[in-house]
Amino acid sequence: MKTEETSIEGVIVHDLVSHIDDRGSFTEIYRETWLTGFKSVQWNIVTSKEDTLRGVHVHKDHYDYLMVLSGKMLLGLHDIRRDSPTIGTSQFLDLSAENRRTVSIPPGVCHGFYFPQAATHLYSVSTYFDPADDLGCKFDCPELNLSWPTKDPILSDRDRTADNYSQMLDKFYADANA
Ligand SMILES: Cc1cn([C@H]2C[C@H](O)[C@@H](COP(=O)(O)OP(=O)(O)O[C@H]3O[C@H](C)C(=O)[C@H](O)[C@H]3O)O2)c(=O)[nH]c1=O
Repeated sequence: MKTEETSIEGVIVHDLVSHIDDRGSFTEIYRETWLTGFKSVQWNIVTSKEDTLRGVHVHKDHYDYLMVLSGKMLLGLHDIRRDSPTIGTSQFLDLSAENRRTVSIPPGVCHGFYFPQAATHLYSVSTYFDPADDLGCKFDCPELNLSWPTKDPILSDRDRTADNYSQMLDKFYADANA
């Protein structure tokens, strides 16, 4: 299993190792020791139709740890952490069943998932589901500096009516500014 840094501090990519034999394959997908700083407390499976975009979301308190089981995902990332050396940095990562890699996303790194083809992804979180820790902004906010390959994807009502970038920042830093 190879671990590599990305352009955004704390976003870690793990290339998984699949053991192939005559029956099929065996791949370890998670070890607590792999992930510095957090452990998974809840796992989710998500299926998405082609041209779906989930996000852009950001969390104050929890990490996301994800991998694609089938299909393809374009993962868009953007750092809004004031104390990060990579604040303001954006990056796209391609995830697919073929490239067998996982990504851990720390609090304060915005993320959006675009599916150019139907996909299933598996992801875990470091704290239990809490809608109050689910901030975000419209996927096409120019401040994200993420040029998605779609202008009109399938969105949830929540994502379609999401905040703008400055509203997201205000909410993200509300406690810090209090
Ligand atoms: C996250 C979550 C959602 N739900 C229910 C709530 C909704 O009825 C439905 C879909 O949830 P949502 O629209 O929030 O799913 P996504 O748009 O894929 O977003 C989720 O996945 C990305 C990674 C995010 O960053 C968000 O934090 C997370 O909400 O599942 C649950 O029952 N438990 C959960 O833990």
